[in-house]
Amino acid sequence: MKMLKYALHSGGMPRNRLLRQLSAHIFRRSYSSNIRNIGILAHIDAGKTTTTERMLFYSGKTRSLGEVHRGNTVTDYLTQERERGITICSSAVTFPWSGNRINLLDTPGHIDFTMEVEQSLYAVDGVVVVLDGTAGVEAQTVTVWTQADKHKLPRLAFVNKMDRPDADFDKCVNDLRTKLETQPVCIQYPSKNQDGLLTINDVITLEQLTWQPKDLGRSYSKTKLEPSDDLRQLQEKRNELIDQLSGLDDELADVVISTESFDNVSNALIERALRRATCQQKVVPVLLGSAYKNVGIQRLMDAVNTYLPAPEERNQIYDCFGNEVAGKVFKIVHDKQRGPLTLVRILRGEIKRGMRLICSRGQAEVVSKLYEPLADEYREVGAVQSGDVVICAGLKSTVTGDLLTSSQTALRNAQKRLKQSQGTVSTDEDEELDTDELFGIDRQIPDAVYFCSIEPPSVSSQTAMEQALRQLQREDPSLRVSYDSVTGQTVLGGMGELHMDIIKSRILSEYKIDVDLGPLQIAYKETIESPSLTTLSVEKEIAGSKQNVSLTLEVVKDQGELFSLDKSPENLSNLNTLPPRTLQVIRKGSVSALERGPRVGGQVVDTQIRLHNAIIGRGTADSFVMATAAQCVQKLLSTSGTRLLEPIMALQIVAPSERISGIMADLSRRRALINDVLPKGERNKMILVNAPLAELSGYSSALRTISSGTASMTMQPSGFSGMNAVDESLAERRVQGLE
Ligand SMILES: Nc1nc2c(ncn2[C@@H]2O[C@H](COP(=O)(O)OP(=O)(O)OP(=O)(O)O)[C@@H](O)[C@H]2O)c(=O)[nH]1
Repeated sequence: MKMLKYALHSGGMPRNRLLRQLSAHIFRRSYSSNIRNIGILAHIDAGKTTTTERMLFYSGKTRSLGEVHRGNTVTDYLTQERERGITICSSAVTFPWSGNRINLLDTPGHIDFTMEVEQSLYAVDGVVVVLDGTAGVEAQTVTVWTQADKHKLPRLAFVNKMDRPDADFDKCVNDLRTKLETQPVCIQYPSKNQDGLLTINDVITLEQLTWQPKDLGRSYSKTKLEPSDDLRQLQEKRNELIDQLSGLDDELADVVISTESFDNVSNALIERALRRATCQQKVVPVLLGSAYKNVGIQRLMDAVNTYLPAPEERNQIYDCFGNEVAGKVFKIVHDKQRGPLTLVRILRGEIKRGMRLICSRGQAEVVSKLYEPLADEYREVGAVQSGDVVICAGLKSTVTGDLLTSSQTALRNAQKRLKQSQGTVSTDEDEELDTDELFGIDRQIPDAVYFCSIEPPSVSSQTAMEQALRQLQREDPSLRVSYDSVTGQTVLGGMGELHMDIIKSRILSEYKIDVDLGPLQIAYKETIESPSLTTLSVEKEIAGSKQNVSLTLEVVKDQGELFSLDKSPENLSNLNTLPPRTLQVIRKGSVSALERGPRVGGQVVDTQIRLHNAIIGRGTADSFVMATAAQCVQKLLSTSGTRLLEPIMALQIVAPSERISGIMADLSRRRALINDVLPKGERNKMILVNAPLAELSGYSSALRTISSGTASMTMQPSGFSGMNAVDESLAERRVQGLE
């Protein structure tokens, strides 16, 4: 530090470079209490990316303002995102603000990418929810809000697009109260200056804040309001705010009671009380502005510092790791020069370059390099401490959602300590299950609900395509890749049309392979109706050697193991003679046949294969045994027949009470099962309903029409369910392309 100071006067190094080094030096030494890890969440197009772009600009991290419509934003850095103007991957950016370091994750707003949002929420301590001031709380706002609830994350709400004449701040605040059942606390109100431009009235300081359009909103002025109606109204709002908070905060309540007035409450005291109430998720401070017109962003960043928690105030569960490393992998990205990069939130300990880490599934990995996150720019660092977010290079088998630890022993010890601290005694097996859940390592990857075939442009690019798909799968565990041995095609499974389309475009832009996708189809599953047993004997001569297999297999309804042995007395002696390796081969062959059911090629589920008897001739090749086992199961399935299971979506629809009957009538035409209709706030009702995915194509626009835009909806996969014979044959015709 001393040396840098001296050099500033020495004239030896360009002054700008020196200043940059100096600030980087101070910046790097930030402590956990000076860090804010936040997620930015919203419905599609509410303005997350534009808001993030402004934050980077005002913090000095970027020198020019990126715009979504010009395709030059920092966080939407993938070519795909730039072309389509939407955020696909949640990318991390880090910037300094008023002595703190903010690590911000920009997340995708589209429903197909819910899984990505879910993963990034493990990495943050607080959330900024951006609302479109002209639309209020929208469908995906409800979804992300529910996800943030699940992770118990403190929140700020930012009402964006307040420059637009149709923006309605009060409606947005009301939506927060009624649609999200939260307690909003408005710390700002919109107003206009004499030129008709958006300004902000600050409820706590009673100032009017005015941004200067000339310097791209870099500076803003604060003016104390003159005695006027505006001031009186603002003072009333300040009193209401104190009143609201004093019901939640003892320190504030004591001051109000002892002085018998709201006037003696200092701004600092209000801020402290609001911070506590926000961190305990009792209230949500509401701010406003216009990211596009550069109004209000600095105050939003101030609010992140003031009201959202530092890392050390959260995740106490990880204290059981002591000084050992615990890090949550929340994203993997592929960089052409650096290969796969793993984004990790360090929960405990310190990650250093060259360090050996163990991922949740037991593999050891070495961190070859560490980078500070700034979307697609990388700045190398040597070590990063608990509370921060870092990009690791060199991790080869880690996947999104893994927990990285210093060693297996460290993880086991932490699990034991956690158990002890919770005062529970249990068997080892239980112990692992429970703590896995607490550490968030029991990832629930949603089943694919759509699938389509994927073909490389030529046979020679098949391997490259498979490699690209493997990499994309590590980044996005909700992408399923399988091989269909009947059609010889590679099959992609995923969450929706956009999901598949993005994969195709990424393979083209990042791996330069122009793949073809087949038509998108619903991912039906199949299941058997009743048990059935058969014996298949096959004899063949291959290259002069006699191959001879006879297998007796049974399929039974079972949701547990895929394969079992029939240990009844008449079969036991035969099964005991089979070497473990042969059993493995039979298991592999027969289980592989469950991948593709006879009816529509869907995965066969809730079905167990039971081996009764096996006679294998001397010299018979493993591959022959495997093929016979698969053939035997196929024969069983096609003779006994299967029933179809279709993907079901769980919907939550919130609408004004008078719209409910129209919505329900439409739902009943969609084979929906209404689970409940609950009151929601004073005027609204919430319908909880399960409906087949096949009936929901274009549903969000249909709902908009039926409710004249007053309803909001969330939708997520909710398992599979049986169908009646008529719907089954309709589904079969659809799969065959006849409907
Ligand atoms: N009038 C107005 N337009 C805005 C404002 N903020 C963003 N927009 C515009 O709204 C559109 C969507 O903005 P984005 O920042 O891409 O929204 P997003 O939430 O990141 O969208 P996704 O990444 O697709 O989820 C763009 O055309 C922006 O220019 C604002 O404050 N006022």
